[in-house]
Amino acid sequence: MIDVYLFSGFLGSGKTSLLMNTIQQLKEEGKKPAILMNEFGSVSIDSDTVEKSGNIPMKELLNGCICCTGSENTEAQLQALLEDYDDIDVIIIETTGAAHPVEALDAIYSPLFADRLNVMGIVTVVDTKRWVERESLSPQIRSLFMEQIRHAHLLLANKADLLSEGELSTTTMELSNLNSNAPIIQTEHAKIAFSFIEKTLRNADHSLSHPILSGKHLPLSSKLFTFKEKVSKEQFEEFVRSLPETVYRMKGYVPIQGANYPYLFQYAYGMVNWLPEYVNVKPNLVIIGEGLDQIDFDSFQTQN
Ligand SMILES: Nc1nc2c(ncn2[C@@H]2O[C@H](COP(=O)(O)OP(=O)(O)OP(=O)(O)O)[C@@H](O)[C@H]2O)c(=O)[nH]1
Repeated sequence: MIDVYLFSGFLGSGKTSLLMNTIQQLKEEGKKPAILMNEFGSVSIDSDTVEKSGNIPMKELLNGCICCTGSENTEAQLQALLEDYDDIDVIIIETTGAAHPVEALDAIYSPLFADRLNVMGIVTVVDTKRWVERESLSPQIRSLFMEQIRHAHLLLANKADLLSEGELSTTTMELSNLNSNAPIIQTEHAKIAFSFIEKTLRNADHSLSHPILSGKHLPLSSKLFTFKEKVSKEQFEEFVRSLPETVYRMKGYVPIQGANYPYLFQYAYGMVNWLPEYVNVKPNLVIIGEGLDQIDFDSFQTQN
């Protein structure tokens, strides 16, 4: 049997960080992990990151989330993984931050491979900073955020470095009020021993007793922006700061003036992160949020 883990969590909470840490640990143990990735939007940025980490079997579901693209699509991808690679030990599914974890889990419970897959459960990565300020989220988005916490078998209280000790202990208490079954581990950059995840999920109670709130009709949307020319880093950051709070997540490659290659740009909840690239990548930026149609990204482009 192949163990299947579902990594859930809000946009930008740290799922990809968890995935990268996990892959590394599994490889060190001599295991053969495979990844099923799921991105909101039509361009995959996370999978580029994973590809750089080595030769890992991977399938992607683009344009939607596991729950919305339908279980047939997930089934097909899982089946393709199993057919293409016959030596996989562990499958990790990273859901989009906009997926309802239980619907995503349902999609992988398929009679087609029930005899080959052992669904271990859900690890939810919680952006604790966002949790502290959750009142600023729209009610629908906030309820998705809570659902992801409620249904986890293990909770990572991530971004612990961004909270004070007091905020962190209040957050831990609030999370345990919302989901008293899941152990809560405070993490930075989702660093956790995979052996702990494995042990916790093996002992977890898998009866999902909470009512399911659908994640299908959220007002979230995604937009792909392609840079036509290089931009000034400062001006771009200024533009980013001027965006409404309903822009939750941005990631992609930004061509910066004076740099040979685009920078990997990450934005989550007001925080910006730049990493230099050493190869030429398409200058695509994926933006996820609400009311994106009202933002004129092209106006920024012509300012420069
Ligand atoms: N300060 C801080 N930043 C973090 C931590 N964990 C992740 N980040 C940053 O948060 C951003 C998003 O992290 P990812 O791991 O890509 O999050 P994700 O959940 O995969 O994001 P989506 O794919 O949009 O759902 C990146 O810039 C990370 O470097 C943490 O513990 N502390």
